[in-house]
Formats: sequence, C-alpha cells, structure tokens
Amino acid sequence: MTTWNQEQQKEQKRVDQVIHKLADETDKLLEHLGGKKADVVQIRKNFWSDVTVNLEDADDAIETAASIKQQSELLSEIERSHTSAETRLKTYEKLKSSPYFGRIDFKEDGEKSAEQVYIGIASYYDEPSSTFLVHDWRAPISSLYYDHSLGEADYRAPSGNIEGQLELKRQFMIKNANITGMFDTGEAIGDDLLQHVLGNQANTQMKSIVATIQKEQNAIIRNTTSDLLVVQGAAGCGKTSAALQRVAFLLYRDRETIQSHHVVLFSPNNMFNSYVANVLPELGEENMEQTTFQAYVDHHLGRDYSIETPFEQMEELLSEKGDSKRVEAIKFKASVEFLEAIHRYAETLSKSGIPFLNVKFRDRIVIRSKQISEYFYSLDQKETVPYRMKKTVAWILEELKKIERRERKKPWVEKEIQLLDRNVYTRLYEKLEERNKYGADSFNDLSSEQKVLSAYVTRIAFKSLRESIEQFSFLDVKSLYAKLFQKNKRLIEDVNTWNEICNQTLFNLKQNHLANEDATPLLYVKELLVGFQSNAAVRHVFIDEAQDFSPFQFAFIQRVFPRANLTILGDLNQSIYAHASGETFSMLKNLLNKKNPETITLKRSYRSTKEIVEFTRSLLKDGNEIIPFNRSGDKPVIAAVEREEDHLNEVKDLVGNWLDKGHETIAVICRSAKESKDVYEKLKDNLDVRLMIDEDASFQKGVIVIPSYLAKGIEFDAVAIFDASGYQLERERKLFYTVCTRAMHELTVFYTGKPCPFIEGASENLYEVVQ
Ligand SMILES: Nc1ncnc2c1ncn2[C@@H]1O[C@H](COP(=O)(O)OP(=O)(O)OP(=O)(O)O)[C@@H](O)[C@H]1O
Repeated sequence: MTTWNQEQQKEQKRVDQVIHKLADETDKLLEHLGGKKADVVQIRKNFWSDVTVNLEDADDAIETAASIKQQSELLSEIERSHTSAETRLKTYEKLKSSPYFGRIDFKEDGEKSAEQVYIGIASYYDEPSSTFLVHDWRAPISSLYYDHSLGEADYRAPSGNIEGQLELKRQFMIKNANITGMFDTGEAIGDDLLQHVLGNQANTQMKSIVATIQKEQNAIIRNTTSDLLVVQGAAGCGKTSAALQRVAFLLYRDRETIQSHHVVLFSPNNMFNSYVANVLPELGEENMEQTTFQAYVDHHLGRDYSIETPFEQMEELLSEKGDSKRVEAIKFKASVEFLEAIHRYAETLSKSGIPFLNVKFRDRIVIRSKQISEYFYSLDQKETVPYRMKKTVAWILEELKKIERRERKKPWVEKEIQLLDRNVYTRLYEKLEERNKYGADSFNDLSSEQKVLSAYVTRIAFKSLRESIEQFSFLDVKSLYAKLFQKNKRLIEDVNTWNEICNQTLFNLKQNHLANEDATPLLYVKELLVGFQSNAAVRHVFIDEAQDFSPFQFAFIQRVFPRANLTILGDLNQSIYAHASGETFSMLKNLLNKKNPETITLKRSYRSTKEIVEFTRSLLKDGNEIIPFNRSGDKPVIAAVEREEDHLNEVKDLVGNWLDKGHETIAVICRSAKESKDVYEKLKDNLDVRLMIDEDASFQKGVIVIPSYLAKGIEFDAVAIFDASGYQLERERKLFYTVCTRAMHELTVFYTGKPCPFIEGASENLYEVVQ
C-alpha cells in the first residue's frame, strides 16, 4: 500500500473515532434533553401551585411576587440550557456527516512538536481528553488555514500574535462520514478542491464556502478594524459569499453581545433573500434580518402614495417609452448634489417656510396651518427642527384635548351615543360603578351617565386624529418636496432638463403618485424635519449589490442604523439602474463619515468558466483587470436567428440539449418582464418551463424565463440570452454584462436583427458563431 493510501486510512480512522464520540455525545444530550423537557413541562404545569399566591396584605404580596420570580427564573434557566443543548445537538448532527474539511499542523515557536488542528463548521471539545477534536473555522487559529502557505506563519490570538511554522495543510472532502477526497497543498487554499466545488451544478440556494475561502475573501470576512468596509469586485468573485461568511464570523466572534437580529442585510429583491437564506443555517447560525430598501420605503410612504417600484421603473426604461430625459431626471434625483441641495433647503426651513396643513376634525378645520406655523417658529431657533417638531406635536395634542372637551356637547355626539354597541354600554356602566365605590357619581344619575358616554364617544372619535398627529400628519410633505422644484429656481446649474423635471415631478405629486426616483428624497427631506426613526440595536448592516444604491439610500441607512458598522458590497460594472451614480464608491467615505474606512477589491472571478469570464469581461470598457479562475469549458456561443419562430425553436432545442447534459438550473434571460411573459407564453406548450417575474417567488430548479434585472445576484448552470439585439444603448452595456455573467458552465447569446454592439466590441476568438 502506498504511503498516501496509508495516510488516508489513518485519517479515515480518525474520522471514525470522532464520529463515534459525537454519536455518544448525541445520545447523552438526547437523554439530558428528554429530562429537561420533562422538567419544563412539570414546572409549567405546577407553576401556580408551587407559587404561594397571597395578596391579603403588602407583606404577603411581596412574598408572592418573590415566589413567582423564583419559579419563573428556574423555568427560564432550564429553558436556556435546553435551548443551548438543542443547538449543540444540531451542530453534532451536522458534524457527524462531515466533521471537518481541513487540517493544519502548526509548530508554535518554542514548542517541541506541531499541533494538529482539524477545522470544521463548528468546534467539538472532547472533555475526557481535554482537547478540541474539531476547531471552529472562525477560531483565531483557523485563520492560519486560509491565510498562509507552508512555512513561517502567524495568527492573532486574544493573548497576542502567535508565530511559528505551518508544516502541513490538508483538505478533505468527507461525505456521510467517508473521506471521498484528500489533498495536501502548499498554497493558501489549494485549487484542486476549488476546481471540484466550482465544477458542480448550480444550486437553487447559495452554499457556504467555508472549506475554500480564499485569502483575499478571508480579509473581508475577518475584518474587525473598519466601521465602513467597502468591497468592490467583479461578477462572481464571491462578494455575497464573503458577506454571508462574515455574518457567521461576527456572530461567532461577538457571540456575547451580538445575536442574529442585530445584523441586517439589504438585498436587491425578495427572491434574492430566499436564494441566500440557507447559508447561515448550513453553518449552524440563525439568519440575520433580511430586507430590501423598497420594503423600507413602502413601510413609510405606502399608505399615502402609490409608489413606483424599481422594477416598474426599469420596465419603463426598457420599453420604447424610456427616454433619455427620464434617465437624466433619475440621475439628478439620485445625485450627491441633490442630497446636498436638500440639506441646504432643510437648513433654511429652520427659520421659515415649513408648509403645514390645517388640522381637521369631521371635515372642519380645528387648528389652522397658520397657527401651527406661528407656534413652531415661536420656539427657540437654537433647538433642532426635529425637537421643535416634537414640541409642536405636544402642543397640538394639548389643543386637541381642549377641542375634544368642547365637542362633547355637540349634536353629533348625541347621535353617536344612540348608536353605541350594547357591550360598550355595559362596560362603561361597570367602570362607572367601580368608580362609584370611591364616591364618584352613579351611572343612574342621568347627567353623569351622559357625561361618561359623551366623553367616551368623543375620545374614540379623536383617537385616529391624535395618532396621525403623532405621525406628523400636520406637515405638508407634498408641498415641502414640491417647493424644491420651482422652474425659476434651478437647484443645480448644469441640469439641462430642469423645466421638464419640475413639470413631471409636480404632475406626479398632484396625482399622489411617487416615481421611484422621488420616493427616497421625499422621505429623506421629511425625516430631516421630523427626525429619523433610528434603530440603535443593530450593530452590522450589509448592503449587497450596492452599485444600485443611490447616495440618498446610503445616507438613509446610516441615519436609521446610527450604531451599525457598514459592509458595502458591489460591482460598478453591474450598475443596472438609472439612478446608480456610476461613481466609484470613494464618495462613501465623505458621505458616511465612519471610522477607518477600508476598501477591498476582488479581481478573481469564480462563478463562470474561464471562457465565459474572458468573453464577459471583454463586453466592458475596462474589464481586463478581471481574472478568471482556471476552470475550462466551452466558449460562449453567439447565435444569429432570422425569424421569431426560429428563435423560439432554437431556444427550445438548446434547453433540451442542456437538460440532456444534466444541467439543472437553466435560465432564458429576457430584457424585460414584458418580453419574458411573451417568450414564456410561446415556449410553455413545448417545454417544461416557469415564468419568474414576481420578485417574491422563490428560486427553484428547472428551466425559467426571467427578466434581466431580476436575475441580478443569482446564477445558473446554463444561460440563454434571448434576443440580444434589444441591448443597443450605451446605458444597457452593464445590464448586458450582468445577464451574461449569470452563467456558470454554458452561455448562448441569441440575436435576431441588429447585432449587439457590445459583442461586436469583443474579440472574435472569444466566442463561437452559429448561424
Ligand atoms: N472561495 C470560494 N470557494 C468556493 N466557491 C466560491 C468561492 N468564492 C466564490 N465562490 C462561488 O462563486 C459563485 C459566485 O459567488 P457570489 O455569488 O458570492 O459572487 P458575487 O461577487 O456576489 O457575484 P455577483 O456580483 O455576480 O452577484 C458562487 O457559486 C460561489 O459559491
């Protein structure tokens, strides 16, 4: 037997031993859990009988409270240890199938021999031998595995820097407790395993990459020094993957202070949320909070306006209606200059000019906007506007109290009393009887009955008004925003289409419609006046696909999560929305004012084969910096088709071939949802295909037809681009690049009429042409 085989046998023996121990531990835990569960059920059952309830006098009441406290503390202690035992059990279950993926032998300076460190998704400590049989990949010593080749190496431990020699680095593939592959490598992370992993079929959900994290990705995952970490990287270089492993790392490192709900991920759409939802649970962690910026805007403005979604905006721009004037308006409204103009505007409002609305009750004006304005501007101007707004709310509520009292005698109140529900009447009666015990009037006394009922009716009638005042409904947000768009007062000199921008904005506002580009600035200017509703509990915010965030959105997130560190990940070459500034992320440093901002650039792309990356990077003006990972496949195919029927037939045949080859996730990517629907309708009778135009749908295996912008962030085994002749305008270059980079193994681009100018710019030896 060769030494390597012997070595593999030795390793398999160790795997067997570890798994055996894990099985024993699991049994013990199950027994312990059974006992605990019984304890909890017993305590819950006896909770009130074990507690001495005696409320006769003050001393007894104190004793009772103490008794309840003691019981509930006991209960929660048992529940706590039950939960942590359950978590451990889940971890053991995962380790039992694949206990680790790596081993390093590290000889610390001053030690006689090297320590063998096995690395897995969680640590496993063996009490009898007082050793870690598996180290968590996030433990300080595990960073040696990702960061160093053989030879001198060091890592940062809580006690300081530890130096020594890395003598061995071994990677394992272990499935169902069997070693199916094993490689020794001298590099940081050997390419063999990565080749194997990347060659697999795409999954409908993203996988964790802990076994093959690259050194440059590890720098993102383990960064602890920066409050603003910006990651710029090519399509498929692992930005999303690194972000998710970073969440897992932070949850592990700061486990005493941070839980999953202290971390928020902003992603491009809900489908993407479901696509990444499995990574953290796979690593034994709970998912962070996931949201989209649109969800935030809808939550705050959805009741008052019909808001255009980013997808609706995209559809319009991709249709014939999408003119360059609208694009210019969108860019203007997302610009840093507009943001600064809004700040200047808000400053002037501190002295005068805030538009207020009359406060109305039952269609009658009860407080005039002029009175509100006078009150607001009578307050000390040294105080902030949000503080004065809060004082104004308090003042209006006081005024409403007086008005409410006066209303009680009005005829409408009497009418409402007649309509009162019987149950309400009885409840009020009981309340009054209760009060009566203490010498108040009786309900039988007619005048006091009337008083109670009219007070009740008016209180209920004013309730929603009071609540809306607390939400600053007296602020005329529409006029506030509209005032920015005066034809004779250009906010920024070099906007050519200023008059059109003004007309369109004012027209939309009149209809209570908010174009997507107006929603965030309008909300922003409102919040500058009333104060941002912030969440200080959140400690880390991740923004994925950040190239499509406007400066407004960044500024918003910063204010809403004032204590959070930001990790911002994006690729400027994939800026597909018109509001994307196209600027580098360097403006974020000034905009966000965070400590130690750092930028990391990732250049190596892992998703697609070398041939696909070489082709896609040539679609960009400056794509040469993107480095493909060395995994080979077929060259992309450019297929010219003459007629629509031919196009559909060719797509159908191609997809059939791909299915025969074993590809499981296949996408026919169209430009718009409109085109997707059309293509789907024509394909569905001859092909098992699904239409994916709803961003709330979850991503599934099989063949899908999907619009370009929804495919952002996800990947497929094989991609067919439907009619690339549709991508003609320079502003669609990045959209075209984005859709082509979704392919892992195969890419075919069809076109019907005019060739796509971006392909024409690519060198002919990078693709095959099929006529
Ligand atoms: N170190 C790695 N080991 C294994 N697979 C990796 C690694 N890094 C990235 N990948 C794989 O590469 C693919 C692309 O990764 P990911 O989606 O994170 O890239 P991205 O930079 O977010 O891409 P895009 O900008 O195009 O959305 C995924 O399949 C991911 O699993």
